[in-house]
Amino acid sequence: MSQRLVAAIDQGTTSTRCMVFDAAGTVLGSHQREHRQLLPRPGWVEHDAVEIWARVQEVVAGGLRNAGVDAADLAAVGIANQRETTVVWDPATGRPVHNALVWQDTRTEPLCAELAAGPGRDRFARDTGLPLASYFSGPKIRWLLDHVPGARERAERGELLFGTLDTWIIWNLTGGAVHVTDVTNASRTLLMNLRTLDWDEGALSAMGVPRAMLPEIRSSAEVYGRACGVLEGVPITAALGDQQAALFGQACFSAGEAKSTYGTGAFLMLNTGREPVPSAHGLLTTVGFRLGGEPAVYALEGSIANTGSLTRWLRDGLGVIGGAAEIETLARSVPDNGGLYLVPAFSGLFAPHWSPDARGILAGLTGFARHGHLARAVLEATAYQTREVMDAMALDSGLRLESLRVDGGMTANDLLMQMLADVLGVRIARPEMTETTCLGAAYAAGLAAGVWPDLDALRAGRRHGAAWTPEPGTGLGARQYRKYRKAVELAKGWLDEDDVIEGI
Ligand SMILES: Nc1ncnc2c1ncn2[C@@H]1O[C@H](COP(=O)(O)OP(=O)(O)O)[C@@H](O)[C@H]1O
Ligand SMILES: O=P(O)(O)OC[C@H](O)CO
Repeated sequence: MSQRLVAAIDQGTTSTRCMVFDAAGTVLGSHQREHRQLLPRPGWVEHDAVEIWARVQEVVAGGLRNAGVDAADLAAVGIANQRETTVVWDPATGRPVHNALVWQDTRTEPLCAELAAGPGRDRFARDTGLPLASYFSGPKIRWLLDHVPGARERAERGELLFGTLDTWIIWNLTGGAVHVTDVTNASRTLLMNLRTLDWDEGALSAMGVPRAMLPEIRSSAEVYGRACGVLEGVPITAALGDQQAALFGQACFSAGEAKSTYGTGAFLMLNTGREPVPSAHGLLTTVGFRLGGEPAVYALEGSIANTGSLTRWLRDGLGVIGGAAEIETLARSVPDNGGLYLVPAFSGLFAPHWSPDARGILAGLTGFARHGHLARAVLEATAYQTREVMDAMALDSGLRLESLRVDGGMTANDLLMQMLADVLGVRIARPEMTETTCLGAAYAAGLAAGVWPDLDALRAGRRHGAAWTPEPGTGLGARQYRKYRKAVELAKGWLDEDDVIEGI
């Protein structure tokens, strides 16, 4: 076997997968494993980083086995990862000092509110492109330093390291030799300056995070080091936050190209080119990718916290469905939502509202409501939330999208695809290969390793799958969107101050 194969590891919120690609972008083999969601209190979400590292090794071994190849056949490996989720560990033992705090975790809301009331409040939006919200890594690091005994002193002495999942995986893959992050992951910490692409001293001191524990920020596609163990000798040549990896995998290389990924949450991202575009309408300014020494490419993002997680909630929380695919059958068992509107503010509302004090609401309940209506309300909530961020994007960028490229686990749902077309009023395009997160990590890794010569070669390899266009008269029009927006207003401000302190 020639060394033209590339492996990608996608470490997501609910599962980790590995895929092996050939130079035509065809998947030769893959493997996937879920990990535990630890929910110690309402609003708190944790992962065991040691368990995740074990899953990474298992899926890599399984992916290679299913592809019928060895590590020696790989030209490179690339990593895509759930962003913001925060690990702090002791490099002497390789053990985390606490479970990882997951991006959905809301425990740092009081801290964010305190910082937002302080003198440095505007610096974060101006310098990092992000609102002060519990979503991002900075407040999570601060929480760990404040709550794990002795952690702050040890971090200041450089005896503890911080990383998002890219950093944790690269550190482990290299046997503890390499402590780096990529610029897309660093852009989600509230600690990186968007223009210098380095840690921002002002943000660090306002957040109370010592620089000694932070990884070096590198580009998204370059050689970080060589792996040992399960990927013995393979160069690690890409790391991207999973949403940026999907942007790359959808070949949104030029300004004006956009994608929306539907997994646990949904993330609409628009490539805005070589200048960061500040948002006045509740979006994030973030780094899309940076290839080696080339200038960074920026993006505007609308992050939605809960979409696919609602399907999971119907399955695991309520027992309404037995498997994710059943939500479509259940939703199709009724002609419409029966007047039900679900605002899934399980972690407050992210873009474009950034309302930490909102909580979920099921509005319009009558005795007529059945499980089928709930299934529809869940799917429609994904479409309405996308509409909110798409409208904000048009205001911020002056650009009206005519077509949206979609991907992620939830796009297997054809009914949802039609709902998106109807609610957004645009063409929805699903590629043949919907695992674009893995594909993007593989593209970036393969570019750095010379498997593909340039972006044009990647663009030419894109394979179209299916498309949906708006169908008038489906009952998903202006009136339904207005009702959803009305329900959003009811969900806001639900938490009282003492609830926030209790972390509910
Ligand atoms: N047919 C479906 N309809 C609706 N939701 C689905 C469907 N299939 C999977 N999902 C949801 O999509 C998510 C899985 O997508 P994935 O892209 O693997 O997510 P992540 O990367 O966030 O772990 C799960 O939350 C699951 O509940
Ligand atoms: O792992 P996913 O696909 O749920 O994506 C999570 C995002 O990166 C959070 O910002």
